[in-house]
Amino acid sequence: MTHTIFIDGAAGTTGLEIADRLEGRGEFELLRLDDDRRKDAEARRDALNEADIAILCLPDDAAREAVELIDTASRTRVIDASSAHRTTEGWCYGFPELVGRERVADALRVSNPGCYPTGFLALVAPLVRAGLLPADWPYTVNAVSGYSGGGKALIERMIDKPNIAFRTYALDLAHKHLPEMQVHAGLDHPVLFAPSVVPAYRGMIVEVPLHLGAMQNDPHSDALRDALAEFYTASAVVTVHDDTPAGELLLETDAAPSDGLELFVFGNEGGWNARLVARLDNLGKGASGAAVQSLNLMCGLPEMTGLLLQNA
Ligand SMILES: NC(=O)C1=CN([C@@H]2O[C@H](COP(=O)(O)OP(=O)(O)OC[C@H]3O[C@@H](n4cnc5c(N)ncnc54)[C@H](OP(=O)(O)O)[C@@H]3O)[C@@H](O)[C@H]2O)C=CC1
Ligand SMILES: CC(=O)N[C@@H](CCC(=O)OP(=O)(O)O)C(=O)O
Repeated sequence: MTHTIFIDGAAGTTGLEIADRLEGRGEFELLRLDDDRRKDAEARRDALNEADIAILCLPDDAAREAVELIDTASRTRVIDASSAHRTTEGWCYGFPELVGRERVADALRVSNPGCYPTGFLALVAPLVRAGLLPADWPYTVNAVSGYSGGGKALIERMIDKPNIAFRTYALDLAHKHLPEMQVHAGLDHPVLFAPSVVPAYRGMIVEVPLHLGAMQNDPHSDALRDALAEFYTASAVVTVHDDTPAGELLLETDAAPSDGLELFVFGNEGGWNARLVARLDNLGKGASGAAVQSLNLMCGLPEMTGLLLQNA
């Protein structure tokens, strides 16, 4: 069976990577719009309604508009890579490891997780669920991203200004990922989020530093690592490292695209201070890889097909 796919926003950073991952897969037929029609609402409406699955790789407003262009009677299912529907009722959060594969497989509307939330939630959500971390803790998230995370506009800016060595932002402390992180981790409060950009095209590190000794249940860092390893034991996408890299963790500017997600728990000698760290590709499990994983599930195909994983 062939599934008809329309990528709305196919000329953008995320859309192009999804198309690359679908290239040569006989299970899919891609509907394409010529460059002069790709923003034409009527052409998009036709493609959106003709597709079995529409993948939205658009700014939030355009993603909302795309959903409105789909007729209510249409059988088109949607994967939205934008942040427009990540906490919207009726939408499935497309993080199969956290919400369950069956829910994604059966969903009509899937919202792809944000890149930073993917790292944060992978680390914190299972531990809060297990009662090892408190839901009412004031969590802080420090993160650094490659500049492709900001799409075409930031890519252009970072290439035009090669003197930018580090860019911190979201200084109003109101980043659009806050609701998503809070809701899907089941937290009582929004996190304090400090994102930044470095002059690498892709890749990111998301870190949650924790004073474990100040928590009422006083969890040991080893217990957190063990719980994460157990939680992701069956996952081909998520790796929980039990070895500590020699004193440092790197993002490399020439790292190959990857749809994997690596998790680390670093603890001090007494285990009462910890740094939970996720390393991922913002365009892999942070965007395009996650969309393809959900697409596979929604089409009843093996979940890992077409993903950029060493063993896939
Ligand atoms: N980059 C990343 O790492 C991640 C991105 N995302 C999300 O994915 C979505 C896409 O991001 P990204 O690919 O980076 O962004 P880009 O800016 O690279 O691409 C967006 C594309 O959408 C097109 N577009 C804009 N408005 C319309 C419209 N009304 N109709 C049709 N096409 C339109 C743009 O056209 P034009 O080429 O003319 O500008 C562009 O090609 C965003 O919501 C982003 O937040 C999520 C996770 C990670
Ligand atoms: C470096 C950079 O600018 N990153 C983007 C997030 C990229 C991403 O995750 O996209 P969504 O917002 O759709 O989730 C930002 O901080 O807004």
